[in-house]
Amino acid sequence: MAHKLAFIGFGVVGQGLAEILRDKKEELKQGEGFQGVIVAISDLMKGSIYHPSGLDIDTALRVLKETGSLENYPKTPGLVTGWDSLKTIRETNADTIIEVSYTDVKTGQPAINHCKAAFESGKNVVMTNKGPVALAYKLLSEIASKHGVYWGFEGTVMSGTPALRMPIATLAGNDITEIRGILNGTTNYILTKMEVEGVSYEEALKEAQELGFAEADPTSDVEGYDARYKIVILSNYVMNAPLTVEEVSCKGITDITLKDIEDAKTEGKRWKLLAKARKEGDKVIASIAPEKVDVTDPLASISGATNAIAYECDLLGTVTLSGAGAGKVETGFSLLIDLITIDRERKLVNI
Ligand SMILES: NC(=O)C1=CN([C@@H]2O[C@H](COP(=O)(O)OP(=O)(O)OC[C@H]3O[C@@H](n4cnc5c(N)ncnc54)[C@H](OP(=O)(O)O)[C@@H]3O)[C@@H](O)[C@H]2O)C=CC1
Ligand SMILES: N[C@@H](CC=O)C(=O)O
Repeated sequence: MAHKLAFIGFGVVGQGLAEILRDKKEELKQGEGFQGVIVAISDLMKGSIYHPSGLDIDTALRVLKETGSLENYPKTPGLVTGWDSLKTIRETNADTIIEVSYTDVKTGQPAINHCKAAFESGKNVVMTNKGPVALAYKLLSEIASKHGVYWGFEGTVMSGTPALRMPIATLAGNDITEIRGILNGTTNYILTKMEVEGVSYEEALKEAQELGFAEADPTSDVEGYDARYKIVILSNYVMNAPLTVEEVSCKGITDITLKDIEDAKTEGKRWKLLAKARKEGDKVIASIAPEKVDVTDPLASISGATNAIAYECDLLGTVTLSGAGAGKVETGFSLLIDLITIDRERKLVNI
């Protein structure tokens, strides 16, 4: 059965998923029995289109590229334009909302309201937007569960690298007492470029933006706010330990100079923006801060937009996972694996 999708936001990540659905259409159908049909796209500036029978992905991407507006999509009978995000969520025939709008690091809005509206309309949500998961995990999980719908957010931490699904699925039974990781691709890219190529901070940040790694407002990356959201998500979801954003001390990389990086090199060390969370009794102590790590530390060898995370488990010891932390296709994939999971669960229920 076709899985009908509506996109809220259609920037780097949204277009990344759309391209995957176009390019892997046959492979996904043959291999997984997965058939994703985009029925709607609603974006703040790029416009909004809806067709209950489905939109042609290639045409939508081409029209957007050539004209800058989705609303120049060919006028076919049944095509609706101009619906805002909430109307798209509530009134389209989508099964699942793909929430890939802007992450607001203060309020998590309007994405929190997008999730509520979707769940209350009986629609699943898959998202890479970190705000709702970091700020309203408990409330939104309860609403989703009450309405019997699925909420997937694998891409909120380490893009498509299974930093959330892997521990939940395969480390179950362990108590995860500590997490330590590099959780922001943009800052790791900047620090690597500064160290390896002697590129200035500004130039390296510009490159990270051009490559689609950075947040719409890169202050979130360089000041550590993005990594702070991610450690809160990990604490609540993976460590099952309540933690709020306000409880995490946070310092970014904006003070680190090329000289600091050179000095660290002479000491056999490397600057990394580390995210840490440690259980202490029934509390979690968490921080985001740049640290000089020894070159022998496994996290020291993680370069560019790659991320890594070490889970300290009571039964298994340290388990370390590394992989993409950002990027168009990599994050698009995180949404695809959530969509595939919905379909697999649907099939199990129907057995
Ligand atoms: N890029 C990456 O590697 C990763 C990104 N993420 C997260 O995924 C999300 C998307 O990222 P990315 O695609 O890179 O960001 P972009 O800025 O490229 O895209 C976001 C899109 O959302 C649109 N938008 C903003 N607010 C609304 C709204 N209220 N309703 C509808 N559309 C809206 C923007 O519109 P417009 O610009 O037209 O005004 C923009 O087109 C973000 O939350 C980000 O934190 C997570 C993991 C990795
Ligand atoms: N801006 C973020 C994108 C992924 O969450 C990063 O650089 O890691």
